[in-house]
Amino acid sequence: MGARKLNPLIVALDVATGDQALDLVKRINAPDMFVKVGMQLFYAEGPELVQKLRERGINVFVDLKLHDIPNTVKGAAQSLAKLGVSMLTVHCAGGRAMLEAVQEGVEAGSSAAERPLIVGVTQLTSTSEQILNEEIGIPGTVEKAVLHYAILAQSSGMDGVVCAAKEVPLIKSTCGTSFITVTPGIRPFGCDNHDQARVATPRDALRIGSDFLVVGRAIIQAEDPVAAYHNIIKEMNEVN
Ligand SMILES: O=c1ccn([C@@H]2O[C@H](COP(=O)(O)O)[C@@H](O)[C@H]2O)c(=O)[nH]1
Repeated sequence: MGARKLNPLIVALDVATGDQALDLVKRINAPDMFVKVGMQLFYAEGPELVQKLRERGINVFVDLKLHDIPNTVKGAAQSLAKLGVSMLTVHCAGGRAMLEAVQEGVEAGSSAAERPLIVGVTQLTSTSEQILNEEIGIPGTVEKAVLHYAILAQSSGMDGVVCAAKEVPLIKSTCGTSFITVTPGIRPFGCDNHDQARVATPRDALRIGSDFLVVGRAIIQAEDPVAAYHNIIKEMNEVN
């Protein structure tokens, strides 16, 4: 991607309709807002909603976690890149050929200046060590599995990975500080963890080097989403 500076706080618009999403964005009304459109909203509203957000000057991360044969993800990535999104996700579990195909698709769908960042999902932040070992069938620690995928993602041309905040230091020390880390599972102090297994506060995530913090329910389901957004920004600004 070009030199576009992106807000390190990404708001996950996990709502059912485009109207709800646009209303939230209008209420928060931050100058450099960066939002994530995930499966719920994209499958309901499609590319038109991404276009509407872009027309309002909002940077969009489309989080569809691509995972299919290389030819299919190449086409999907090309379609998403054409929408002018700033970031998109692919599952590292698909392997090198699939990751490289995403890169080819993105390059075919966007100019070098507008190229979206491609980030590989390592292990979902809802995955605990027990789930990893007993259900997914990967032995060892979550950190080891995450690092394995981070190294694969980097050597396959990805710009960074999605991981939990506590894995950021290990990834940065192995892959270098410019390798981007996008961290969901962010919970301001006192918030419910919901289905997330590997969580961190905004302060801790930023302190240990996370580049982008993804926050959904702690903002969008808050009694006052505008105040919740600004409280997190304030907490982040207090970190050096
Ligand atoms: O490992 C992952 C990858 C993506 N996500 C997404 O981030 C948000 C988190 O929402 P919260 O409400 O703040 O828990 C959500 O859209 C997920 O799809 C993730 O949580 N973990």
